[in-house]
Order: sequence, then structure tokens, then C-alpha cells
Amino acid sequence: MTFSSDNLIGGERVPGAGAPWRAVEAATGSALEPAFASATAEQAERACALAAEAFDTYRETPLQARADFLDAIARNILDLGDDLVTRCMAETGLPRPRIEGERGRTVGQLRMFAEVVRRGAFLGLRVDPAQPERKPLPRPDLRLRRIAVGPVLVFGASNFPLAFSVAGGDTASALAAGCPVIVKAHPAHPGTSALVGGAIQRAVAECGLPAGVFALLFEEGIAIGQRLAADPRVAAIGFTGSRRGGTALMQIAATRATPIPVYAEMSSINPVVLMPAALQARGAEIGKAFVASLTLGSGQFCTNPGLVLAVDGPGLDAFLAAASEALPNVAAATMLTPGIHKAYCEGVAALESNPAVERVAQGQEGTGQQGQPVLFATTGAAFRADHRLGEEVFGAASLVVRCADTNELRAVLEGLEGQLTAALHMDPSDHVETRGLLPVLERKVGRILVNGFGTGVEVGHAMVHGGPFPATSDGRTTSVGSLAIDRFLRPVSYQDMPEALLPEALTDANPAQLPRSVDGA
Ligand SMILES: NC(=O)C1=CN([C@@H]2O[C@H](COP(=O)(O)OP(=O)(O)OC[C@H]3O[C@@H](n4cnc5c(N)ncnc54)[C@H](O)[C@@H]3O)[C@@H](O)[C@H]2O)C=CC1
Ligand SMILES: O=C(O)CCC(=O)C(=O)O
Repeated sequence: MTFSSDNLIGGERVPGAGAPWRAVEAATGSALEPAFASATAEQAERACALAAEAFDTYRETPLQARADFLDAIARNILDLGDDLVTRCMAETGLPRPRIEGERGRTVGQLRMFAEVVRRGAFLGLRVDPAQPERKPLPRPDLRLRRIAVGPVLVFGASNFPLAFSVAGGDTASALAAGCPVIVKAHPAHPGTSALVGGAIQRAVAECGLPAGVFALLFEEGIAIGQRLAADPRVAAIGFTGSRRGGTALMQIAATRATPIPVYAEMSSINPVVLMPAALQARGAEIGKAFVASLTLGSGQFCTNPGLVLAVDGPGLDAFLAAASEALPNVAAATMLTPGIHKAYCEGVAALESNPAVERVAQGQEGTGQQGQPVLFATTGAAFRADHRLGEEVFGAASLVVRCADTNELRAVLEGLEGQLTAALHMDPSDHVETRGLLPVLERKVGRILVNGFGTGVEVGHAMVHGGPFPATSDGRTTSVGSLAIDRFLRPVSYQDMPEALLPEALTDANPAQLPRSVDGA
């Protein structure tokens, strides 16, 4: 398979400069062709200039045309066929069913946003008609719509090379909102990024949109990404990755002459709470299901169950016994990059050497870049005394906390940082006790789920894939699901604007019959 490793800017392929670098085959460590060269500062500047130039035209594209564009991207991604799947497997070490599934999710996500755009409710149209006779003062005519914020910079995630990358949720929701998108490709899967970027670039041309609507820039390091984040024409940032990377971008965004929002999804250990009746009735069954979730994708999910909380007793013993029986059957699996593998091994070693932590079980030993799954346990008192035990170890490692009683379990939850998910395993007779935990969980997490695990986020209208810091940089939003479009919109009110100058959707005729509220109804 051949494809261009050039940057994609303004509808053209633009070769980068500097020392060439290559993607690495995750399973073998060997270099993959072709060579990539990082984008230059001038190319970053040009991508921003073209995005700014395209903005006013693109944000006013008819909704049907914008929806067709999203559908065209989906179609073009599918048209890449097996070339995309094989390249993506090589770069990430993720198996075929996972990549094919993720491609389906990516395409489904683009199509969902196409439908959201067609329906038009995202525009949030509101009309408060004038009341000239109102006493003591007449009321002006007020009409509101939400417009796109401006060019959005997207940093793709290493662990979801399709669904959270070049044409992933951040890109799809920003394009749906009417924002041009500049993607800084993740250096761990540049070939996958080039293929998907080409699919988007072709869709821009096929749909007759301004070429600045999309750009894809490569770099091995971080300087171009930082430059883009600081560019005054970039209006918002979407990011999925490490806490360090996300907070660095938050810092850049907050200290610019014009600060901008950063929507970063970063770090989460996703507490799993095992309630007493459920543990007693089916502790062993939950233990087996837990191991499957823990080891999925070598544990490289931000929704991975990294923390298990339960009141100590025979039910928890049954859970641990089942998990300890299942885990040694799980083979070590290739991790995404040498850096992620190293960080995982260091995180595991830190837990191993902590005197308050015992190793309960581990999976099969791996070679090279493979991560060996592992399960640890500690006490509630030890966990509360050592904040390091609450830090994410990205990979298939988890820590079970034996709590003395429900009060201690609640105190452990209270002490946690913000999380993406919390999973409750419970039976009907656990309801009363669970009700007491819900206010804590609502304050701590973006999604509370029952009798399941958080891995594998459903892309829908009622999904929240977000949570208080450090799960994300802004817990008021989500990066998955149709609500993600809200991140890239802002309201504008038109007061006493002549009908001839109003946006069409706010005129009395409302020719597309878009949904809108009148006087709040
Ligand atoms: N919670 C989550 O969803 C995820 C967490 N991670 C964590 O991140 C670690 C490293 O994985 P990566 O995917 O490489 O994440 P990363 O945060 O290092 O990189 C993500 C993207 O941000 C860029 N970047 C990183 N630091 C930057 C900085 N200071 N300024 C500007 N751009 C920067 C990188 O070039 C890349 O494009 C993992 O070991 C894991 O701990 C990784 C993936 C997902
Ligand atoms: O669990 C999922 O489907 C999504 C996980 C995710 O967002 C991530 O790992 O970055």
C-alpha cells in the first residue's frame, strides 16, 4: 500500500521539512515506510490562515450541505478498505476486530453528527418577539442562535487511532458545529492519520467547500502542536491523551493574549464499587467479568477499571478468588508505543514496591512491548494515606481497596479526583445503601453505570464521556455523543435586527422550519 506522508494543507499535499522519521510497527519495533517529515512553522501558520479564511463561509453552509460533507467523510473512510485496517493494526498493535469495530464507530459517529446537523436543534434558536406596548418599557425584539466558535485544533489520541483521532469525535463535532479543523496527528500512527486525513481532504473537494476547512499536520515532537495552540486564529482545542500533555495545552491556552477553551480528556481510574448483596450473590461472576474489562485492549482505555472498592468480607474474597483464577489465563498484549509500555511498567513497579500494596494476581508474562496484566490490593486506610495510589497507571493494572465499612468506602470515594466513570455492581437489596453514595458519585464522575464496566462508550444522545478535572479539563461537557457539538458553539443575540439582515433561521418565515423556542416555549 502506498500513500502520501505529506501534510495536508489548503487542499494540497505539502511536504514537511527536517529529519525524516518513521512509524514503528508496535508488535516488532521495526520501522514502517514511508518516512514522515514534520510540518514547519510556516506550514502551521498557513493552515491557521486558511482555516480563518474558510470560517465565515463554512459556518454558513446550508445544513444539508454540511451534513452531506460529514456523510462523505464516512464514505471515504470506508472506501479506504483493508489498507486502513492493516496499517492501523501495524502502527498500534491492536487486533483486527478491534480496529474494524472502531472504524464502524467512527463512521457511525460522523453519520450521527450529520443527522444532528440536518435536524438543526443544535442551533438553539430562540425568539422573543418585540412587545412595543409593554409598560413601563417596551421590549425589544430578541433572536438568538448559536454559531461556530472558529477554527478548532484537534490532537488525536494514541489509544483510539480512529474514533478519537483524525476523523474522531472532536473533529466530527467541530465540523458539525461549523468549525474548520486543524489536526495535529499523533506521532504513533501517522500512516493511519494520513489515510484518514486524505479521506477528509477528498470530501472537502467533493463537497465544494473552502480548502481551509481541514488541515492535517505531522510532527514527531510537540513544538508545532504548541505553536498551533498559541495561534490567535485557533478558537478552541480538543485533546485526548496524558494529563501532562493536556495540562500543558491548558496552560498555553490560558496564557495567550486571547485565552481559549481546551477540551482535554486526560486521566481517570474509573472506580468500580461492589455493593454487599451483589458481592454475596455473585462475587465470583463479577470477578470474571472484571478481568475481561481490565484486560481489554491491553487496558489502554481511559475508561479502564483501575480501582475497585468494596467492604471487606467473604463476598470480596470470592471476587478476588475468581479474578485471581481468570487473570493468569490472560496473555500479555502489545502496547501502543514504547513510551506507553515504559510508563506502564514504571507504574506497576511503583505499586509493587509500595509496602501497603500486595500483588493479588497477574497475567502471563510478555516480551518486548507487551504489557503484563496485574491486580493489586490495599486497605482503605492505606489508600487514603497515600495519594499516589489514586494515580492512573495506563494499562491493564488495577487496585482493589478493602474497606472496613461503608463509611470508609464513602470516604475513599470522597477523596478521589474527578473521573470519567463509576461502575456500581448491585442487587435490589443494595439500593438503600447505594442511594447514599449517589450524591458523591454525581459530584465526582461524568457517567454512573450499573452492573457493567465503563469500557466501550456508546455513541449516543444521552452519553457523557467527560467528568471533573483531571478526567477532563472542563467537566461541563462531553467528548462523545451528540452533546459534544456544544463545545464548539457560542450564542449570539440579535436585537431589533431588520428581517432582511437576520440569519434565515431567525426570520419570521423560518423557511427550513427549524425547531426554535418562542417566548421560552
Ligand atoms: N486517559 C486517556 O484517555 C489517555 C491517557 N494516556 C496517557 O498518556 C500517556 C502517553 O500517551 P500519549 O498518547 O502519547 O499521550 P500524550 O499526551 O503524550 O500525547 C498526545 C498528543 O499530545 C501531544 N503532546 C503531548 N505533550 C504535549 C505538550 N506538552 N505540548 C503540546 N503537545 C503535546 C503529543 O504530541 C500527541 O500528539 C500514556 O502512557 C497514558 O498515561 C494516553 C492515551 C489516552
Ligand atoms: O471506552 C471507550 O470506548 C472510550 C475510551 C476512551 O475515550 C479512551 O480510552 O480515550
